[in-house]
Amino acid sequence: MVNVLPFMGYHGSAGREGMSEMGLGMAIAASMVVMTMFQEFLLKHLQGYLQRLFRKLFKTLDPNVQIRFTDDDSGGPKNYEAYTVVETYLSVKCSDQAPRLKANAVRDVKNPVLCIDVGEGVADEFKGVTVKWQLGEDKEQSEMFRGSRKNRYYTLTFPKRNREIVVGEYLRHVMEEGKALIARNRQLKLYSNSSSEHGASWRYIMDFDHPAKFDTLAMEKEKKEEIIDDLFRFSTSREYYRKIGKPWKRGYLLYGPPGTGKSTMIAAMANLLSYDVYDLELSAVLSNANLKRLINKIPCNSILVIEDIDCSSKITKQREKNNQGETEKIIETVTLSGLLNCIDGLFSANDGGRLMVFTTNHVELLDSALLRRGRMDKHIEMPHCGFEAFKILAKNYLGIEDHELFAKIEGLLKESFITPADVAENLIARGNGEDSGEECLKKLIQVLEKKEEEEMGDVISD
Ligand SMILES: Nc1ncnc2c1ncn2[C@@H]1O[C@H](COP(=O)(O)OP(=O)(O)OP(=O)(O)O)[C@@H](O)[C@H]1O
Ligand SMILES: [Mg+2]
Repeated sequence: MVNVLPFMGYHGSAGREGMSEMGLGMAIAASMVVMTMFQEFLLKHLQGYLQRLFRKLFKTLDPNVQIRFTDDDSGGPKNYEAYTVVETYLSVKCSDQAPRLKANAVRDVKNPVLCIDVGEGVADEFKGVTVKWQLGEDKEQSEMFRGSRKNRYYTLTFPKRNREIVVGEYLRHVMEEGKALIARNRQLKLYSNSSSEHGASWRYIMDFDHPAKFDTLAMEKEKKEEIIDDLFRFSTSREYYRKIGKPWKRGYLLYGPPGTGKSTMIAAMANLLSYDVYDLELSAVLSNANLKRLINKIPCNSILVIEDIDCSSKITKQREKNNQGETEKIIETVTLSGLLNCIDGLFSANDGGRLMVFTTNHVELLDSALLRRGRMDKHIEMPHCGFEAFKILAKNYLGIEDHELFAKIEGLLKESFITPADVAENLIARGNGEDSGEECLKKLIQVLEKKEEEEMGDVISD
């Protein structure tokens, strides 16, 4: 204490002054910090406020509206779906506009879809309104996804005054066109129940790449056009079926001798409509319950195929036997009534069409209940090869559209029965470079003459 006081006394007045200076300094420093903080706070908030104000102002002044379609599926699969549909729709528009194009693979679509590059745009016109699409990419990406592809989005820009038509009609048009393009370009698939346990479920068999087309199908032109028309009308009749309150389905019966093109026609139908094929092996199905389950599992935009229905004795005429008083055998098997009931109560969802195609070599053996309209809307006879059908085959296989031997072949085809398969077989075996087209035709004439003789012989011996 003794030492301390003089020390304090010695520094007494100067210390007080120093302290007040220090206090002042501290106060100034503190107020400066507060001021800076306040400034920063003010600036930040003012800046934010001003930004918002400007954005608002700009928005009201901006004559355009923008809509964004992003491929970020974290917002749900629908987002991604809409993005894909837009991309597919734009692929047609951009192919002749954009300087740089990229090919994108889209799930379940056979060919890659062309699209513009990031930062580029493409214009579109609809009912006099011009809109602009631009492909953008997110700048930032979360840590978790760093390294992976950044999210992309298409921005649609259009004048505010056209809001109603663009948001309504135009976007509906984009979605419909894009979906139709995806459907047309789909990789078709073939399913069957034959390899599943008790034939009770559908199994993917393979991608359906059958080359058959209506163009190359040998049959009369008028008949072919009628079928194509019918199929197109059916596949675009969503509203009609909705209006009449009926399931969107149509049944075809193809009948004719083996080798007349029934299976080929089914493949041509699938390719025309871009429908998947569900090949039902009836003999593998062990119960009506299983049959019902199978039929109810067939998705929209598919063809249910039941080939050779006459070969299943369970189906043929069974109902007629019952009507005549015979008791139906309770066996674990599929009955005709089971099949008919299934088909009648079938396919409640109407978001796509379902075609059913039955084939038979013996239409005369089929129960009339199965044949009646509504169950089989269209009966198509696949006949022996006529002259018109032959001309299509000659063009397909030999590249010959007219020839002096055609007249002779026309006469012979009237006299003898030969299937398109047999004609094709004769043309393909020799049309592969070994023989000239004319030689092929001559050999076909020989085959036809031989057939004619045989058929004459059969008639005489009968
Ligand atoms: N109308 C046709 N047009 C073009 N090619 C045909 C036609 N008919 C038959 N063919 C040819 O013959 C082959 C056999 O035809 P397809 O299998 O379609 O006959 P099918 O009527 O289904 O016979 P099956 O009754 O035996 O099942 C086909 O691969 C095809 O090359
Ligand atoms: Mg067949």
